[in-house]
Amino acid sequence: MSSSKSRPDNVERRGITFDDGSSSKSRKIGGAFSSVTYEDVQKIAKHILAIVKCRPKIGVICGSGLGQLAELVEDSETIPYNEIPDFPVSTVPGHAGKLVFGTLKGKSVVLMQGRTHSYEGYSPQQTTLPVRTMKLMGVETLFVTNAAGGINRNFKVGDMMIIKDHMNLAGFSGMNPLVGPNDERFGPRFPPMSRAYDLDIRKLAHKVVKEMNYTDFVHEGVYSMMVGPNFETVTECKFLHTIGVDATGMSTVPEVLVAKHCGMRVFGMSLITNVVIMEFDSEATANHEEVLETGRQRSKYMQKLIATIIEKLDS
Ligand SMILES: O=P(O)(O)O[C@@H]1C[C@H](O)[C@@H](CO)O1
Ligand SMILES: Nc1nc2[nH]cnc2c(=O)[nH]1
Repeated sequence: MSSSKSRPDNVERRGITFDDGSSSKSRKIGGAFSSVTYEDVQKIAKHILAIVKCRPKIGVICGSGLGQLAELVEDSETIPYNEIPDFPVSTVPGHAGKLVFGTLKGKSVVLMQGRTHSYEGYSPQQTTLPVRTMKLMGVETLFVTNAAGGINRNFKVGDMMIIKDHMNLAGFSGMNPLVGPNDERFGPRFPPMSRAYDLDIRKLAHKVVKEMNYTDFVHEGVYSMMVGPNFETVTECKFLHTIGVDATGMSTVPEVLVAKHCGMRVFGMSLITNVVIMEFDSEATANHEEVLETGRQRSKYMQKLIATIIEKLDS
């Protein structure tokens, strides 16, 4: 796989033949369409499986400040992202950048302690490479978590949201990990997304929320992704509110697109780390420190909830 240093500038996108005679199967298409081949992912998955004993069926992506879920994993085996050839490495505080394998409530899992984001300079294909790697390692169900700003006026800082759907605003500008040549070994050219977030797991989550007496602070709603890294303007927040978005962030959507494309079941949750500003003259501003601080204070509730859902999951 080519790194950004070796990424070819001089490529012909449509012909998919590069100046050294190689094809798109073995080389990347540059810029925003930088692709990752099936063989690239296969190599990474094999490399990891040669290191760890665990054979995970469930994957969990831990968002900003949510990586402490790893503390609940028993018999853990850890690999830092920077020790995996060609794996994208997290550069943001609150994202430890480690794969943690082991047993969570009796289930074989792999946790991503932190993710990468498009705003770090990675292509959508790179930020979602870990999801495809999980798929080729045998993962069938993906849990995605994130820190998000509350757009819904009923949400308070520290609340949580079960994601029932998403709005791919980044996709409106063409930023979609499924753009580029489609490899049917991953999934179909035109995958449906109307049932992206698994209904059975959402029903189970609501049952668990009731049992744990979390109903006062766990909601269900729609997540949207902006590329970032800036937080939204007042007008952008008003727009998101108008179109029916409940929480906004800078991740998750590309991972869900790729997971659904390759046939995984998906469950998503947001921790509302801040409420967005919708008054033009407000003195308040969003900041990453508040996001991390809310994570520190509230992530244990999210961890407990996710661990219990995983425990009660049918497989
Ligand atoms: O990885 P997630 O989506 O949890 O991180 C959110 C979005 C930005 O990376 C960061 C902003 O504070 O938190
Ligand atoms: N885009 C966005 N991402 C976030 N991540 C945590 N809070 C926010 C927010 O308010 N906006």
